[in-house]
Amino acid sequence: MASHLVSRMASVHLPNFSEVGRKIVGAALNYKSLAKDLKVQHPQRPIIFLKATSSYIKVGQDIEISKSDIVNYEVELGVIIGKKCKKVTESNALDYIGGYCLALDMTNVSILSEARKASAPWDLGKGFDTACPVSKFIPKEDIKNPDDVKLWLKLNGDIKQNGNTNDMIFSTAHLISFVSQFMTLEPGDLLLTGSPSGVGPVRPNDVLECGLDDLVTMKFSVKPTD
Ligand SMILES: CC(=O)CC(=O)C(=O)O
Ligand SMILES: [Mg+2]
Repeated sequence: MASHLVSRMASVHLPNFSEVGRKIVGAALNYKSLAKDLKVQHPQRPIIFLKATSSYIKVGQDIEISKSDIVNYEVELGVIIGKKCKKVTESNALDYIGGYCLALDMTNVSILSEARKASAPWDLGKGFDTACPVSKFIPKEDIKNPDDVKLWLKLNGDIKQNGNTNDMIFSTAHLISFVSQFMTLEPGDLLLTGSPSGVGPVRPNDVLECGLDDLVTMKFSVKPTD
């Protein structure tokens, strides 16, 4: 990866994710514990969706929801791509990581459930404004193994999610390799690796706090749009 990109990404927060990155790519139902909660079978291959980059928010901004919608929190490890990545093998895939972040894959379940029933796209359920809160950039060297990091989430102080990426169905390397067979991943793209068990709804004025190992914590408030 070009050294200027490393220093740009390491020294700043959100704005550079969207300046440099072109995509937010999400993996769905990638945790054994969540599949068990939802009583669904493990997917045969990764289920991938795109989230609009206009959905990024950083600490200090609020998650905005309509009072009439059910919107779920999902705490996730975010992988930030460091260099152009096209049709890479699983064994080489981790070389394309530029760093990490902690992310919330906020999901409008009201819209997503309708879309799933109608076999329609997930875009509005996943990509609405404020649907992708992210932490500061975490340098690649700080995470020795992305398939073994703890992540947790509290809702109004109560622990709701307490997982480890070692519970993922498809490894980080598998996800990067898989996506890269179809779409080129580019520097600054964000890959959301899925959420462990315990996802659930937020209400206006709730506070979400989450963390990744001892590397980062972040807090976001939920505000009504209506
Ligand atoms: C249906 C979902 O929201 C799945 C998802 O994003 C996940 O992380 O699992
Ligand atoms: Mg998710």
